[in-house]
Amino acid sequence: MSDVDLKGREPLLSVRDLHVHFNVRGEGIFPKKRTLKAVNGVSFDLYPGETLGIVGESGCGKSTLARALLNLIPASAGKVVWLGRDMSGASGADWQKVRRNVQMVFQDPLASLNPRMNIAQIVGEPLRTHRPELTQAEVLARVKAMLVKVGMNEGQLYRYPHEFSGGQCQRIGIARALILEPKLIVCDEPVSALDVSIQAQIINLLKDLQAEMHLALVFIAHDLAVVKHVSQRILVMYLGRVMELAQKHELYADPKHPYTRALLSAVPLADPKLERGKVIQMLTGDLPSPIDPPSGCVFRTRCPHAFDRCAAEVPPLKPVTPATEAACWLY
Ligand SMILES: Nc1ncnc2c1ncn2[C@@H]1O[C@H](COP(=O)(O)OP(=O)(O)OP(=O)(O)O)[C@@H](O)[C@H]1O
Repeated sequence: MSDVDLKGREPLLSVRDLHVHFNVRGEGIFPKKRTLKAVNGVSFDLYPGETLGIVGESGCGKSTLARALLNLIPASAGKVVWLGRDMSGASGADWQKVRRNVQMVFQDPLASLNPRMNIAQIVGEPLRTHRPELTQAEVLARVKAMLVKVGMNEGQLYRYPHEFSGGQCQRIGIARALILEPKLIVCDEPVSALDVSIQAQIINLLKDLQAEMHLALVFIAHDLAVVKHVSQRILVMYLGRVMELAQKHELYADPKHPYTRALLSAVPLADPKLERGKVIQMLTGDLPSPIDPPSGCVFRTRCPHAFDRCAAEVPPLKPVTPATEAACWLY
């Protein structure tokens, strides 16, 4: 889907200045309560059928953001708007309606499946919760069709999660997420726990299902190599903030934010000539503590281009080209 396709369409999801803060204990003998800003003012739109990759180092707030979109973790401030409906103050029943259209796929495929349920029960459970009018035979027929869609077979219906490999468990998790024919699935590092060869199979499966079922997809990963194949736009997070939000082709060809450039340096290029000529911009130093983040731009302590203004003021996320927004005082 190009930029042009997105213009004038109503977003499926709008996120505005979203904050998720946790109260945590500080360090020392008499630790005081401190605030950890896991998500710190995130805004973006997601359109029907679109795929958005979310990347950033471990601990930068990706999973917290994903869970806050579904109110699995309550937001501290800001707005989540689903299909034009502002969910501020929404009841549990209102969120239940949203969750019928939005499902999650989790990182650890085996741990996310109930070991005491067989595959037919696991995949059929969302139908029993959200579609009580369906008969048992109808549920079973849908479960069988969905299992075939994700590359499993009917003979596996009454087996249990521990009898399957990690890749097969993730296929079952995807079947469970898709059984209600949602508008969006949020995949939180769905391939991180899998072997590299299996990762490609699961990514291709998600791509095929996304096209076939006109799904929107949020795909969370640590690195830019994984999200490249599934995303149309990419959101780069660092210490709870959005550093860059860009169309995929522009982000890989000409990343704007120094943090994105550093992340991209770690991705091997297919062309050996390009790989040899690549300027490696390594990330120096550790990720600062999210309890005590740097003032101004949170990336400045590891940024090779930082200057005075970066310590004094937080750079807003703003358009730097028609296809890219970046939060950086270099622009
Ligand atoms: N329930 C919680 N209570 C306190 N702090 C939390 C809680 N959940 C997450 N955090 C902290 O919030 C920050 C963001 O965590 P989060 O899991 O969202 O990051 P992430 O980018 O998804 O990391 P990973 O890739 O390792 O899953 C981290 O510093 C984490 O320790």
